Amino acid sequence: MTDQHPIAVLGGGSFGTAIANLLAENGQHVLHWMRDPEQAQAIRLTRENPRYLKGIKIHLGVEPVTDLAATLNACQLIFVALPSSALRQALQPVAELLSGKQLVSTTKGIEAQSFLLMSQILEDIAPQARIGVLSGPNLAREVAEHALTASVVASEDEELCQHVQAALHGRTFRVYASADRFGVELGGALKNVYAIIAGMAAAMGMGENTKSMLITRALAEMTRFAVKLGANPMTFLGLAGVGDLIVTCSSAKSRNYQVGFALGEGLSLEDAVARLGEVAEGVNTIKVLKAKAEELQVYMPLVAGLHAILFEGRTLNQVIGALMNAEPKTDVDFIPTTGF
Ligand SMILES: NC(=O)C1=CN([C@@H]2O[C@H](COP(=O)(O)OP(=O)(O)OC[C@H]3O[C@@H](n4cnc5c(N)ncnc54)[C@H](O)[C@@H]3O)[C@@H](O)[C@H]2O)C=CC1
Ligand SMILES: O=C(CO)COP(=O)(O)O
Repeated sequence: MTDQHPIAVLGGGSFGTAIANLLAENGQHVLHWMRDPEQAQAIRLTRENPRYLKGIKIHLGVEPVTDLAATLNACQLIFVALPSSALRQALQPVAELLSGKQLVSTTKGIEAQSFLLMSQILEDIAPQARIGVLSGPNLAREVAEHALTASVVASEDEELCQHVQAALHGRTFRVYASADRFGVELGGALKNVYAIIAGMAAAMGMGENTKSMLITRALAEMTRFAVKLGANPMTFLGLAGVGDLIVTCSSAKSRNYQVGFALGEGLSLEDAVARLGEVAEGVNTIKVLKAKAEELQVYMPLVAGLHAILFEGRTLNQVIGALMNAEPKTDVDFIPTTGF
């Protein structure tokens, strides 16, 4: 069933475009808001977004728009696919228009200083809005190319979850619901850091054992941190936890992995980010995460190691040596106490 209102997607990058297309393919009228009028005009004329999703045809049901206030006024359901560095700054000025709307963040980042996740920023800006997140193993290009994909909508608001499921479910995209918004969102933000490490390991020609060790120890670290913040560890066994961790740590299509790969090839962080030319959220997340882990006294050796390489002048070999020679630890170090 299609919505009586258009659905808004904010953000003209690769994920915003992929989500807008999915919605339109399901018969929804989509107002795809982007800040750049030239980009909007180019999409209208060519039905492509060549900078971010070259070669993908954009459905006629996607209407590129640049008037943010008019877009918010026209829509009830709004997907936010802006970089974490831009979300507050873009939406604060129109906060009044968000009241009562269903706002779904797809942004996988953490705000510096406040350590707020993006849906918490939305809540902060618009306390009267209904808030959710969409997160999972969802590489934008694969979504746009109709690879069979699953995602998670998470919110305390069941009606919102059902609305998002109805709007996005299709032949190639399946949406699972969760009530654990915090856990789902935290998983999406944390895994970007480990994807950078996985990319570095790949560039150094490390083997499959190494990849598996990294992903598994990353999951242990993420979960330990999340539990300290009061999240449900079981959420990390789902699509938005281990699912997203696997895809981003395994795929050269991930921008965070690409940044890591470039670092492993010997590029500086600045050059690696410049070569990418797109958002790699893990670069900002590593800074805030390292500080928070220290503050909370959570043992996160992979995070500490990456931070040491990027910002403390350590070499990769020094960090690998320290990690492999660290004191002996147990394998699974948290025991869920519910659900069995
Ligand atoms: N690309 C992917 O595969 C996926 C991305 N995400 C998340 O989606 C979020 C957005 O990422 P992408 O679409 O991939 O980024 P992108 O790098 O493809 O594009 C970023 C877009 O944001 C726009 N932008 C930047 N600053 C802005 C501002 N101040 N106001 C308005 N627009 C602004 C840029 O013009 C560009 O259109 C990120 O947090 C990312 O983690 C989530 C799932 C998959
Ligand atoms: O979140 C993503 C896949 O789920 C996309 O990862 P990157 O931002 O690293 O491309």
